[in-house]
Amino acid sequence: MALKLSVIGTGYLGATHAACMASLGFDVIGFDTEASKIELLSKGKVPFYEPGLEELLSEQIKSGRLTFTNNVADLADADVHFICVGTPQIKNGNAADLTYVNSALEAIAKLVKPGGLVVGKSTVPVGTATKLRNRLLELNPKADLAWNPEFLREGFAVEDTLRPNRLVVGVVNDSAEQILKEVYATNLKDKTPWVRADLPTAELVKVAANSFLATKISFINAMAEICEAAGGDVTVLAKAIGYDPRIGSRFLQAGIGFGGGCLPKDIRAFMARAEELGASQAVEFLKEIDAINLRARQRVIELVRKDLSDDLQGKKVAILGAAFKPDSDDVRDSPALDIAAQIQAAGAVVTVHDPKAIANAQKRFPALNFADDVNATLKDAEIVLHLTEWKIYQEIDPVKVKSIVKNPIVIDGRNALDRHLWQSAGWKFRALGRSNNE
Ligand SMILES: NC(=O)c1ccc[n+]([C@@H]2O[C@H](COP(=O)([O-])OP(=O)(O)OC[C@H]3O[C@@H](n4cnc5c(N)ncnc54)[C@H](O)[C@@H]3O)[C@@H](O)[C@H]2O)c1
Ligand SMILES: O=c1ccn([C@@H]2O[C@H](COP(=O)(O)OP(=O)(O)O[C@H]3O[C@H](CO)[C@@H](O)[C@H](O)[C@H]3O)[C@@H](O)[C@H]2O)c(=O)[nH]1
Repeated sequence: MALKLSVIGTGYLGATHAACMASLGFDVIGFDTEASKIELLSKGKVPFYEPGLEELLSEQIKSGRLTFTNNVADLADADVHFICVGTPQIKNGNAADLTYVNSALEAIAKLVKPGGLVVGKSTVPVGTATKLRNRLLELNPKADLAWNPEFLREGFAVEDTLRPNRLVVGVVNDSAEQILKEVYATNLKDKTPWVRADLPTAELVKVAANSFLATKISFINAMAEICEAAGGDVTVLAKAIGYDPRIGSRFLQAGIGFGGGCLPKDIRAFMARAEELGASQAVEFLKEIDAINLRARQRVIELVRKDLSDDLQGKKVAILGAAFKPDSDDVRDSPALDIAAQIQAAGAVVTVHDPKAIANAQKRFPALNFADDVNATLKDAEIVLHLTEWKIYQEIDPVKVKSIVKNPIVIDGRNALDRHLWQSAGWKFRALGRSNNE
């Protein structure tokens, strides 16, 4: 008989995991403490935007394999419980807030069947899994706990969950690994690389991967700063170094940097944990990675001041993009929205457009103006900022929109627009890491 699975925490990670596991044939029950989320999910509606997820979710609900509940007792029937709750940055520091992971464990511990397995997927500081496992064994000696970090990217969450480029399982014994092999049998058949690790290594793999990705982005953004100072072009530089397979061309897109619910908080939590471990020097470089990343936002604001005036009071600024990346409605630590808010705080009249993230952005910054139409956003703008590289922005005809704005000046914060096209249409084209001369 196929294993029964539970998913605790049905946000970006958990809802995707639940729907994908059901599509592989498992009976899955999702649980969240937020009743409104469960209500939507039960109706086959995804409370956030993730391409392809709603279709998969409603299909799986119809199949009868996928259900949702806000009563934790309903999870008692499951053999494997995936913990997918949030681990955000604490309010007054860099560390991860483990409140949700701890309370998920407390809620589930006594419900786990003898021989049942709790599997952590949330991103946690190294040492968390061992602590949770000890606590679980204290409450329920016949249960076990493993850590199986998740590497999905928003915007590709379904594809990444169904076809991950590797599976990492942190386990203490063979039986836990065996259960996970049963869960991921389809991937193993497809020859997905399988890495068995101990608990601390599994936790570290996740933060090491995100630290490396963050470092790659900040590296190219540091090169962008040098290119600006020296009159070079970072897009050409990135292309050229990317041809070296040891470097690779992915994650070398220079611009306003990384945001989202993962990279920024994960590198900070890593620094905080390393300090607790007495190993802070080893990851001190991440402080610089964070600083380079945040500096990119300031560099855009400097470009705006250069073109408009130091005093931004009353200036009309149009912003294209609010999500932290395209194909997502996630505005957690979004560089685009941070820039919008800072420019508005400096006195400008800012109007923001985004195809999917306006509702979330409005909740976060209710004082910003939002428009759900690109032309309405651009109307009478004194400068246009392209800050999230949604495909629809690359399809804008710069000739057509030139007559809508007050000044045809565009700053491409993502190096994703066709500079030649915009310049030929008579726009002043600014970008990070490229020559900003006419
Ligand atoms: N979003 C991603 O792309 C992604 C990818 C890989 C790993 N992660 C990691 O996964 C974790 C979850 O991230 P997310 O983006 O899905 O967050 P999220 O905020 O979208 O979802 C977390 C969910 O957990 C729920 N929750 C909180 N406490 C709970 C409890 N005690 N019991 C049940 N539900 C509870 C919340 O209501 C929320 O719905 C984080 O550790 C994150 O770093 C996220
Ligand atoms: O060359 C690049 C690539 C990305 N970004 C930015 O970096 C951020 C993160 O992008 P991405 O990694 O694609 O998005 P996430 O969905 O946050 O995924 C990351 O964080 C997840 C949560 O930990 C991990 O599971 C993924 O493997 C990891 O890629 C976004 O703001 C992007 O705009 C750049 O600025 N330049």
